[in-house]
Amino acid sequence: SEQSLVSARASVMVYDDSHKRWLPSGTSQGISKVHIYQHVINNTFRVVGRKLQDHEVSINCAILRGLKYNQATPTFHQWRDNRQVVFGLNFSSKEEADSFAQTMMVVLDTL
Ligand SMILES: CC[C@@H]1C=C[C@H]2CCN(C(=O)[C@@H]3CC[C@H]4C=C[C@]5(CCCN5C(=O)[C@H](Cc5ccccc5Cl)NC(C)=O)C(=O)N43)[C@@H]2C(=O)N1CC(=O)O
Repeated sequence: SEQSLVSARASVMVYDDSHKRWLPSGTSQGISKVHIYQHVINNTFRVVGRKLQDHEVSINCAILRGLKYNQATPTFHQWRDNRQVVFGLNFSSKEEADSFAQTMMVVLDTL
């Protein structure tokens, strides 16, 4: 019922507002495979990432209308979820960052 529109390798980070620093999402550091999934029935979208090493879910975040996707650097992109949690994706390559961002922008345009 869900199809992957794009996948990319990235270190998934969450911003710790109280200490003003980025933390790795989940229980350990490490690269995740991050997808944008489209739920074809109800036409919703979300970002899902799983650590390459142990498949722990590192991100599971709805993509909602009005999301501001910030490409802070060619390989570090970030956004706030609807509870104001700030996610950062530290991509393994510029190419993967570009293809992820391109799909994100198309998805945001359709919402
Ligand atoms: C993984 C290490 C990491 C790698 C890359 C660099 C890139 C820049 N960077 C940052 O954290 C930048 C520097 C200033 C700081 C201040 C605040 C932050 C943190 C919280 C959000 N934010 C916003 O600037 C938001 C973004 C946004 C705009 C528009 C829509 C949505 C959003 Cl989320 N601006 C608003 C106006 O909301 C922030 O990203 N910040 C990262 C960084 O230094 N490091 C190294 C380290 O930390 O050692």
